[in-house]
Amino acid sequence: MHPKIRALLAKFPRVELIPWETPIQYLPKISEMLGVEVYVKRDDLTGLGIGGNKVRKLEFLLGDALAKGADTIITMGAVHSNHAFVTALAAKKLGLDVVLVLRGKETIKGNYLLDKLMGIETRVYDVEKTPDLIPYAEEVAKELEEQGKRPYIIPIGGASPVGTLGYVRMIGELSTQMMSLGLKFDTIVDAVGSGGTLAGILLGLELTKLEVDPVGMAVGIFGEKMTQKVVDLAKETAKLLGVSVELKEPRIHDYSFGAYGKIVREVAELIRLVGTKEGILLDPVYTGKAFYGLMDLARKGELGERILFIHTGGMPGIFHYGEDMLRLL
Ligand SMILES: Cc1ncc(COP(=O)(O)O)c(CNC2(C(=O)O)CC2)c1O
Repeated sequence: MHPKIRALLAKFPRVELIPWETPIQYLPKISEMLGVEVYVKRDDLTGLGIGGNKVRKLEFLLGDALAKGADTIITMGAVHSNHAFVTALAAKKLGLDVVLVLRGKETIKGNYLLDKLMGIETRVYDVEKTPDLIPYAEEVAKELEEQGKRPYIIPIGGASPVGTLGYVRMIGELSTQMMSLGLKFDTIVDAVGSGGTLAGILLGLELTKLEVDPVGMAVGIFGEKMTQKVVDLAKETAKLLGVSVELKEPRIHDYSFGAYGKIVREVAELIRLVGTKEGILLDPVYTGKAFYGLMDLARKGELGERILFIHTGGMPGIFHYGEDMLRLL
């Protein structure tokens, strides 16, 4: 762990949910296809339940909740939300109650099947976008307070300054891995949903002075709005850490294929390609689209000679949208 990152994070309560460093894996066949070196940081293997990037954020978010004496966790997402399920599982593991405030069709598949299997309380609302769930989550919190409970609301995707500390810490872990492996990356690529992961990467790179270009592949909202959201979140997190930083704007490219959650043939084909070539499973909502963007831009020479992909998890999405993908292949 980078000493400066360790020192900066020491004062924040953190629950250890990830008992190891996630490995960095070289992809020989994909690298050969692209003519550049492609590595993957296996944050799909963060180890709690379905793993993924959210577990890093939850170490600090649930640490904060416990420090504040909370007894019930509330969070939001689509019914297929990786964030919602892994938050609920972590909360249960810590002996906390949890209520998931979700949107979409209650199809018992993927993460929603896991929510039900684990007996997690879910409230599903018919709203258009996940942020439309915020007033409902606040209502649930109020209802719980009236019952004498102490609720703690985790924002969508854990995208708050406290949650973002999780990916500042990841860069601290990565920097020492790069040193011991003698590896220097030109770019670091991740899937952008709520923007919290990229914000943590951006701030972590600045704090460690690692000369690596952060590149986000947006799977939903993109453009100026998302870039500004990521930079603002990184700045708020820097303020939380009590550091002043100069942040360069991250490059964020649109690989939503037109809409968040839209299942497309190109990504289904890419999931099959990476799965059969490298034995690594990507998902159709996040990592499959992000990796498609990585291959697309690498072919155009826009990502440098050595690229690190952050595999942020999302496996249940394969089972939620499996039939849709098969129909396209
Ligand atoms: C597998 C996977 N990969 C990347 C991301 C994007 O991370 P950020 O939200 O930090 O940008 C998610 C998010 N998912 C959200 C969810 O509700 O699951 C927060 C949107 C993800 O699940």
